[in-house]
Formats: sequence, structure tokens, C-alpha cells
Amino acid sequence: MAVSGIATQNLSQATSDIAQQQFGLLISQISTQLINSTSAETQQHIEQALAALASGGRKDRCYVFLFDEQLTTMSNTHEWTAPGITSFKAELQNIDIAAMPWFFEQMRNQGQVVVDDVKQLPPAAIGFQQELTREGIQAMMAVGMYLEHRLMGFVGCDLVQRQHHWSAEDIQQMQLVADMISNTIARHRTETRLRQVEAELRLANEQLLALAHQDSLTQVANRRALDKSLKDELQRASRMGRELTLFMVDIDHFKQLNDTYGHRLGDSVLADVAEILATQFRRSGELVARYGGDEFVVISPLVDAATAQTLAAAVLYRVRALSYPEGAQITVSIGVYQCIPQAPVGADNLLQEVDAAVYQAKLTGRNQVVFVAN
Ligand SMILES: Nc1nc2c(ncn2[C@@H]2O[C@H](COP(=O)(O)OP(=O)(O)OP(=O)(O)O)[C@@H](O)[C@H]2O)c(=O)[nH]1
Repeated sequence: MAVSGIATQNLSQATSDIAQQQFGLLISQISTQLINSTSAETQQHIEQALAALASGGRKDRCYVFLFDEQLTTMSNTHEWTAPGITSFKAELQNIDIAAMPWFFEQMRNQGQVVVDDVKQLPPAAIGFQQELTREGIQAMMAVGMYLEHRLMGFVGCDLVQRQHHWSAEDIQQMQLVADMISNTIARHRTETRLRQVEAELRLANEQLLALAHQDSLTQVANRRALDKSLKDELQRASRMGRELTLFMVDIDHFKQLNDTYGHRLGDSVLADVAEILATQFRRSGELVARYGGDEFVVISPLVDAATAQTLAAAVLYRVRALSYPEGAQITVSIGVYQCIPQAPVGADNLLQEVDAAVYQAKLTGRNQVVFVAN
């Protein structure tokens, strides 16, 4: 009897050692998978880790719960259930932590909750006990998961059909899986945050770049953007042997307008004229830019002389139609210069030509278009 008793003991020790080794192997495989997993694969690998946990000592249900940022609710995010065991994952979402103060206190203070027999829970655990009884649980165990030393959730398991004395080894296995899962979740959260920060930075850079090329008052392009665009369009027109047209639009008597009605109205007029130009010239390759105080330049490739004059006349007409409560009447003078650029002609030459055209319009009475073609 004694010999047979020792033999049985040795056999059960050996079985336990083998199970422990198998568990270790399985966990190390899953750990490698988790380390290398993408966000999409992680869900599946965590569930595999729960299944491995269940295999080391026959559990009925293994799960992960995560707390919200404020530690007010918890949700069942991953679950493994043995065949025939009910899943409660769908209903265990956003559970109010305050309903189970005993469980939460244990988790916060001890980092684990170990229940060998649900019926033996202390009176203080009544809410928790009721919930376990509702789910038909007889024994359970859970260990905390931490992110930068802060409790983020827990991994746990239930036994439905029997009570169980949880061993130190059971708790150790659970701790191992909890650490593995929390490390993976932490890594994915960091990666997600990193991606968010990257996207925010990219957007901020794009906005900065746009601002660096935009006139802040009128929102059209600024002088820097005009210089760059004019150079590019000049080269393109020259290469293609096609016409390039520049419009210079200068508000008439703008100083007087400012002096009479104030700078605020002057600013509104600048924005309104810019808006008219921006809506009038919106074909691909066209650019509207604020050139100076009350001057705008428009680059327009590939329009013929008649179209250029029609466009200028439309601007003249639309500006005249602007009306303000103060009674200000606005007109503009427009110089139009059109040419098929030849090699030595630079952007400055074109600007001088269109400037001369607008000067001519001013000299001969303002509120008109002077068209020059070369
Ligand atoms: N409100 C406002 N005024 C500006 C701004 N930038 C420049 N100005 C004013 O624009 C006026 C331009 O005046 P001038 O160059 O003498 O031209 P003008 O009075 O329109 O005369 P003509 O062009 O000959 O018809 C100046 O008084 C500047 O102070 C601005 O951003 N806002």
C-alpha cells in the first residue's frame, strides 16, 4: 500500500511536471507570436494564450477584462470558453466597477483575486458573489495587468462545475499570461499613439507649408508662392510654345478708401476682391496671388486673347457690383499681359510688362482693362 501510494504520488508529480513543461512551451510560442503580431493578429493570439492557460489545469472559462481610463468601468475584451460553457462576453461590457467594490479593492491592493469556493466569500463581497452565482461560477481566480505600474485590467478564469483550491503554480501561470498580454496591449497602445502623433505632425506640417505660401488676410497665394508658380508656368509655356497670361488687378484709390472708411473696411474689400478673383480663375494651372498692398496678380496659362479680355471684364464688373453698408464704391484697374514666352524672358520681365499695363489703365482713367499682347 505504502509503495503503491508513493508510486501514485510520483506519477502525479511527473504528470504535473509534464503539464507544466507543455504549458511553458505553448506559452513561449504564443509569446513569440504576440511580440511579432500586428494589431489585427493580436486579438487572435491573446485568445490563443487564454486557451493555453485553460489547458494548464482544465479551466472552464478564461478571459481578459480591461478598465477604462478613469477606472470606473470594465469590459470583457477577450474570452475562451470550454465546450458547453456559456459565454458572457457580450453582456459583460462597460460594467460599473462600483457594483463590485470588494473585487476591485482586492485587485487594487493585492493584484489578484483568488476564490476557491464562491459560497465562502465574505459578506463584503456580496455584489461580486451575486454576479458569480448568476453566471453559475463556483471558483475563480484573476490577476491584475499593469501599464506603467497602473492597473489596466485583469486576466482571469472560472470553474463552473466544481470548487478548486488554487495552487501557487496556478497563480504563477496566470501571472505569466497576464504579463504577456499586458505587454502586448501596452505595445499596441504605444504604436497607435505613435501613429496618431505622426498623423497630427504630418497635418501640422502641411498646414504650416500651406500657411507659408498663403496671404493671411485674403487666403490667396502670397508673393513667395507667386514667384515659384510664375517661374514654373513660364518654363512650361516656353517649352510648349503656348501663351501665358498675367493679370494685375489694382484697387483704385485704395488709400482714400482706407482714409474715408477705415482700415477694417479696407481689409474687407481686399478679401472680397481676392474672393472674386479666386472664383473667377479656378482652372488647373491658374494662380491668384496678393502681389502687394492693394495689388493682385493672376497667372493664367493657355487662354487666348479674347478669353483673357472676357475674364478681365468679368472681374471689373463683379468688383463694381460689390456693395457695403458704409456706401463705399469699389473699382479696380486691370492690366493684362499675354505672350508666348521665349527663352531669355524671365518672370521679372513679365511682371514689369503687366505692371506697365495696369499703370496705363490708371493713367487713362482707372476702372478699366488694358490688354497688351506680345
Ligand atoms: N486696409 C488695408 N490697407 C492696406 C493694406 N496694405 C496696404 N494698404 C494700403 O493700401 C494703400 C495703397 O495706396 P496706393 O498705393 O497709394 O494706391 P491707391 O490709393 O489705391 O491709388 P491708385 O492705385 O493710384 O488708385 C496704402 O494706403 C496702404 O496703406 C492692408 O493690408 N489693409
